[in-house]
Amino acid sequence: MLHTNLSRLLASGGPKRLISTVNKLTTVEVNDKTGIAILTMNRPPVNGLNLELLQDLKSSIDEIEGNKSRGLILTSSSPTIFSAGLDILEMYKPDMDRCRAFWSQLQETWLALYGSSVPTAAAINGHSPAGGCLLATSCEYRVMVPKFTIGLNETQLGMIAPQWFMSAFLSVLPQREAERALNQGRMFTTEEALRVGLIDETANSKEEAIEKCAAFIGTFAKVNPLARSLTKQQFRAADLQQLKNGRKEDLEKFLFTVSQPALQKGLGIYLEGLKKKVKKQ
Ligand SMILES: CC/C=C\C/C=C\C/C=C\C/C=C/C(=O)SCCNC(=O)CCNC(=O)[C@H](O)C(C)(C)COP(=O)(O)OP(=O)(O)OC[C@H]1O[C@@H](n2cnc3c(N)ncnc32)[C@H](O)[C@@H]1OP(=O)(O)O
Repeated sequence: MLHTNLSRLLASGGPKRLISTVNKLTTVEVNDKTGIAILTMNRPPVNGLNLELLQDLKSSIDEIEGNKSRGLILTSSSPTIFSAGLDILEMYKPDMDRCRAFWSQLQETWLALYGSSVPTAAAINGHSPAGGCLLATSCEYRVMVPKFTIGLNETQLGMIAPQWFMSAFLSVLPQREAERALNQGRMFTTEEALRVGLIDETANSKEEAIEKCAAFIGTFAKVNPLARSLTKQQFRAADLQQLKNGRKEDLEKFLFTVSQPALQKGLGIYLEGLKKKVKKQ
């Protein structure tokens, strides 16, 4: 009951204090009463994860870790897109120095979100392909609004999702389901995602999704915070360590992959397809 009241208060727009608007592409709002922080991505039109959005996400996660928030809810300011995943323009005909900084920042941001000491939940209020799905599956709980899609579609772009994308996916889905979906590059509708367990709940609106995420975070109200966070970290330690140990190699593999002419050709065709779709409408 207490949890439900807390989450209602949060969703009803009860007393809210804007703790930070420092970052250009993210905002953090901490509810005074519940202590839960809402981290909103705001990079129109599709929250493409470019270097700057990844930097802002990391600094917002750090801020939430530092201000003793009771939990983190990740969402988007767009009414139809949670995140379109990695900004393909960071990988298409890239400046290699920037590309290096981009991938290193993606690693850094993922380590911070997946390894966050506070309870995390994603209010998925729009489409969530590839890197968007990575963000959602790195959280501990997912609530999604109907009529959108989520999944790791990398193979559809001729790419291979790195091992740590798979780790986050596998922390949510059974191996058989995850392997098949990754090989197919499958995008799940909200209803399909619920059926396989890729999301935990559905909600009819962003507000309801945030309310349900807050209710999840509320389930830890009576649990010792240190015991909870150390338990979470033990569960995730092997996945985190695997990337920490292999960061340099992972970066080099990525740089090698994006510098392949065949990949560049494929990305060019994919981008063209996205643009043609816009012109048709
Ligand atoms: C060890 C490692 C070794 C090797 C690994 C190597 C490589 C693997 C690396 C990384 C894995 C990749 C991860 C990714 O995240 S790749 C990105 C995948 N994302 C997608 O495929 C999504 C594509 N977008 C869409 O499907 C739709 O845009 C979407 C459903 C999200 C929204 O549809 P809507 O109709 O609302 O908008 P659009 O008109 O399609 O788009 C508006 C505008 O935005 C541009 N756009 C969309 N998505 C992206 C993107 N991901 N990056 C850049 N730009 C994007 C789109 O072209 C439109 O642009 P414009 O015409 O200029 O307005």
